[in-house]
Amino acid sequence: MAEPLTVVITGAAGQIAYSLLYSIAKGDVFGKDQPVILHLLDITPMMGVLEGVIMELQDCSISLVRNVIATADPLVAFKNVDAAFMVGAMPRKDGMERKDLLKANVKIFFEQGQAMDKVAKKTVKVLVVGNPANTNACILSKYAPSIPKENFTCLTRLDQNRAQAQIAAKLNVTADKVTNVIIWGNHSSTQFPDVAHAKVDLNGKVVPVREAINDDSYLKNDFVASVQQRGAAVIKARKLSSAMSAAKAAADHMHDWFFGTKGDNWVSMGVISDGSYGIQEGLMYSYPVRIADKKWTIVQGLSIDDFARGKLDATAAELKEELEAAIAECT
Ligand SMILES: NC(=O)C1=CN([C@@H]2O[C@H](COP(=O)(O)OP(=O)(O)OC[C@H]3O[C@@H](n4cnc5c(N)ncnc54)[C@H](O)[C@@H]3O)[C@@H](O)[C@H]2O)C=CC1
Ligand SMILES: O=C([O-])CC(=O)C(=O)O
Repeated sequence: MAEPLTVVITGAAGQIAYSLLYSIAKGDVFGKDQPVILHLLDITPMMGVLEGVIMELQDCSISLVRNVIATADPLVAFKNVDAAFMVGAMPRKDGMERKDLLKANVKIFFEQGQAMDKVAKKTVKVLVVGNPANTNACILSKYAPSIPKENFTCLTRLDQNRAQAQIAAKLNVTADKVTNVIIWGNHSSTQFPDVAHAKVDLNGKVVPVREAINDDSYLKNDFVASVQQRGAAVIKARKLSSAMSAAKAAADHMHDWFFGTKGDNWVSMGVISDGSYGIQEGLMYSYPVRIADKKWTIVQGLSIDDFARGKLDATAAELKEELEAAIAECT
């Protein structure tokens, strides 16, 4: 059996971690033969709750989990980690936008970046989930300069999964039949869920989603709005933000980073912009990526029409503003 991977989950006593830990523990993320050592970080007042979560993990009786370290000290949590799920942050409430969390949450990533810089492996693969996820990931990377920028990503896979599921429901197929939906930009209500290059397998025949749906007005309006607003709709209904689906998406993201994408397929991830598609360099922007040998590359050469161009630029403009506000909080 392989050497254990050391994996940190921050916000480990919270609701996303409650689902995510089980997924990691049973091998959904790093493989069914891959043992893991779990580092669980939360704040001091949550250590009692975290103890209960660890009891439950133990009671799952899963042999892949070789050790669990619970701590409120980031220097202990990030020590020698191979992978980091950065979940620990305040969730939004009904009526808030995710960027309203910036003031409360960005300092967490400012401080944890510095700790990560000191003690994490330089090869660590980092996924930021805590909102506003793109901007928090940018700040984390900025304050962990000894770790390559390519190692920092943020979660937009939940938006991708939502978009895929909505298209699948409309076409009366299962979600796995829909591929290459793209989420561009910010994990916020300005994100652009784009099916211009998406495909669907209808009874063994692969056709463009646009052709199968045959309703551009729906794809440009109701579909886009409903993916953009799905997080808010869950909060309205559940009085808590998405957790099970967020954990599933975080698991999907890290799984694909470790195991790669298949064939022509791509997935969406928030990654550091290199200027692709005219987006300002240095923003943490969600792009379609292909992954091989544990490295992502932005899919190039996709056609962008005027409608899409406006959407790509609007979400970039929001990210630029968020980043400026976040940097001001960190000085
Ligand atoms: N990117 C995405 O797709 C999604 C992001 N989220 C975001 O994920 C975050 C976590 O959500 P939930 O688990 O539902 O929240 P939660 O409130 O249930 O759990 C958050 C946990 O983080 C802990 N925490 C707070 N400050 C910390 C710090 N400095 N270090 C370590 N832990 C700390 C809290 O004590 C709590 O246990 C929120 O910001 C939420 O908005 C949620 C869903 C989807
Ligand atoms: O909506 C929220 O605040 C939580 C989240 O990011 C999502 O569900 O996409």
